Amino acid sequence: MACVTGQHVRSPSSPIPNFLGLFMVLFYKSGPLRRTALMLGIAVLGLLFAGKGSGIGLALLRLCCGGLIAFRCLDWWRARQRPVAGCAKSPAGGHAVTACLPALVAYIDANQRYRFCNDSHGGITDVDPASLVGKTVCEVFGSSAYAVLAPELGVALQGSHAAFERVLQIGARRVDAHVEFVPDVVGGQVRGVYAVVVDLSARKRAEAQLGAERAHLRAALDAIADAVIITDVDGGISYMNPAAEALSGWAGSDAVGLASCAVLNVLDSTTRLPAPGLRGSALAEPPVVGIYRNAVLARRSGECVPIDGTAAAIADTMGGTAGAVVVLRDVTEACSLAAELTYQASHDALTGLINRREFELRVERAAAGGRGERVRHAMLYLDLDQFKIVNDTCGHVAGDALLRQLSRLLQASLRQSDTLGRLGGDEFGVLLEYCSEEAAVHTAEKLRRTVKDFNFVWRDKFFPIGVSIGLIGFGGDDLQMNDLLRMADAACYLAKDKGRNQVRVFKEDDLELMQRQGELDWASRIHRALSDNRFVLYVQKIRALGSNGSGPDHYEVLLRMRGEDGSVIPPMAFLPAAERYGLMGLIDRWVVRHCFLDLAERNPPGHPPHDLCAINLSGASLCDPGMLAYICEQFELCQVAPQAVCFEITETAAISNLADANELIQRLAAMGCKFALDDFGSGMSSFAYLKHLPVDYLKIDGEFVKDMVADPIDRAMVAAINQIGHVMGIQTIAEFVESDAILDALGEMGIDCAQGYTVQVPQPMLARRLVPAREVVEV
Ligand SMILES: Nc1nc2c(ncn2[C@@H]2O[C@H](COP(=O)(O)OP(=O)(O)OP(=O)(O)O)[C@@H](O)[C@H]2O)c(=O)[nH]1
Repeated sequence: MACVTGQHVRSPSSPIPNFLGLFMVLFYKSGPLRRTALMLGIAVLGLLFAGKGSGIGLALLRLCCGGLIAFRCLDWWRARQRPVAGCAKSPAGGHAVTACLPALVAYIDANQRYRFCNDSHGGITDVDPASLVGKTVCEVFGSSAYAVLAPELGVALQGSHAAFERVLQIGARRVDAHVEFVPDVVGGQVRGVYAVVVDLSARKRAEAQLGAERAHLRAALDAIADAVIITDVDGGISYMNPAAEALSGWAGSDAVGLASCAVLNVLDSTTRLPAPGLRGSALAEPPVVGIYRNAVLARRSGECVPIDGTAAAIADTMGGTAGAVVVLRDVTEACSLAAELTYQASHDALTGLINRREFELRVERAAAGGRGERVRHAMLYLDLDQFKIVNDTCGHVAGDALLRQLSRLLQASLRQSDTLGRLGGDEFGVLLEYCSEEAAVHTAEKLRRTVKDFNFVWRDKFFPIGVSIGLIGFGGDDLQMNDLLRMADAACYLAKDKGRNQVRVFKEDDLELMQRQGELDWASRIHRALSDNRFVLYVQKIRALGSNGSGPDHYEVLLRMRGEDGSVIPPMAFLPAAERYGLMGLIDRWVVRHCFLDLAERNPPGHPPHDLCAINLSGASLCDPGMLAYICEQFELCQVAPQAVCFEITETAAISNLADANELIQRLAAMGCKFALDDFGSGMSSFAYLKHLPVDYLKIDGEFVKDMVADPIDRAMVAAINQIGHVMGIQTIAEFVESDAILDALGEMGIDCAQGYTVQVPQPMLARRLVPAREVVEV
């Protein structure tokens, strides 16, 4: 650029001084081949003339030598000057150097006129570069941009280098420009200015966008609830958001520049040792990736805050590490919530004692711990006596108050190491670890007395309270928690059964306990049989005697259970347990549903039924408020005529639940169902009750029937029941008819129907259908 004076670059002048030089230059330009040929020609001529002694020959030889020397010099000089000269000589070559530059490169003379401008002119002006030379800066850039450039241009024309960034308004465009004016000083005179203008608009836009993104990021980091700390590659804090300041207690301005380990004092919440991953200068040792759980942050004040957190390395563009970002969260609330939930999951809300789940866990732990050793533990199962009375007389609030007060009393009577839990309702459990059976009996007696001596007063009422306690000692054996609870419960049940307010110790050989255990087993077997659909129905014909033989096919449905091994289990094996554990409602529903399905198959709707199916209903079902609705629903679903069904209820059940029984009988009888009073004569046998029970059949208890041929008293009983039934318009059915002699005697007596082995041995109900157990489980 030093020789730029206008549009073109000037060549320096040739050093060859004389005409011979000019002559040589002409040959020089003719090319190396011709040059060599000419020189050879001159040399040959020179030699020829010299041979003849002519002075021309010598001159020619001298010319040849001088030419060769001159050509060598020219070659050397041209080789040195070629790039500059090549560029300078051609206008296209001169522009080529700067043509592609993404900038305006120009020479401006002292009059502020353009003498040169590169072809691209960086896209900065709208003027064609070809027409630009000779124009003034103001003409090229316009007055607005010129007003910005003029002062700096003036400075440059004064001989000072001017470099600046400005926004230039060029036509309709705003150009962010970096401008440099370099004065061209020759001999102390400023001849012009070399100008470079670079359009920074795209870069500025990118910077602005980056700046905006940074601002957003900063705003997000500022607003975020988590503490964010950024460190440099050496582990020094370079940024903390406000949450980090609040969490750590450090002001960002104090912390920035400090080592991260000096500010982020993260400790293991249990050991209070530096948390793994943040120990020492870990953040300065990339790659750092860590998750912090169960940790606390020691704040600047020394106070510890439970935290969760992560740390991760920040990668730089070269694949190295630029620093680390640590995100911490204050989990104080979550920790206390978790502690609260853990407490709630293991404690009873009413009394504050541990709940059944937690109690069972502790028993399990004690049982497992002592296995194979000689240590002994004991467990007590406490059930308050007649607690219901408090609820029924004073309401549940009073009952709750009693449970709370008693819990405190019981707790106060136990050792620190003993565990008292509320197992549910009015039942409590006590685990006495490392306690012999004798000592446990002593403790149980103490608890019993404590409860007995407790006077619960609610408003003006006083309630004496008692407790029945079952006790089992364990340890060193293979008993599981479930076995222990079941055994202690069985012992407690017997304590209640034997008069309440007493302690009963579980003994393996206790017959009464074994019976209770058996019932418990049956209860779970019944549940399983119901869900596996393992109940089966048998039928036994009830034959009409005398002239009553043309009625419907009358039969009683009998229930059996099929064992897991396929054996048929008689009802007396499982019905007592079913009654005791409140399972009769479920069983009765199962029977009703299956009988109705069978009846529906055998008796097409729209025809008079040719069956009269007798179904037993338990005492529990008589007072079950949902039973009537269930039966009605099944009539509807199975499309069975109510006239095809006779419900049998035992005399004892009916009389014990007279009002409920009456209600059920009235409602179903109104639909067309028939009713039979079963086992009549075995229970209360008050004929007076019959007036209140509008039944269709009296079933004379088999105990009188089976011996009536031999026993005149039994015969008289059967006759009396038959007579009174007939007086009241009720048909009679004799059960247990096991011989033809009995059958004949019944016929003579005028009994209406007979049922027993002589008439028919019970047989499986034909064409019975199974329905999924879940359809009958709702009570
Ligand atoms: N107030 C109150 N009553 C409860 C609570 N949980 C269960 N119950 C009642 O406690 C009673 C426990 O029943 P039972 O143990 O059969 O009644 P009981 O009168 O103690 O009879 P026995 O144990 O045979 O002496 C039931 O009436 C339940 O409704 C409770 O949290 N608060």
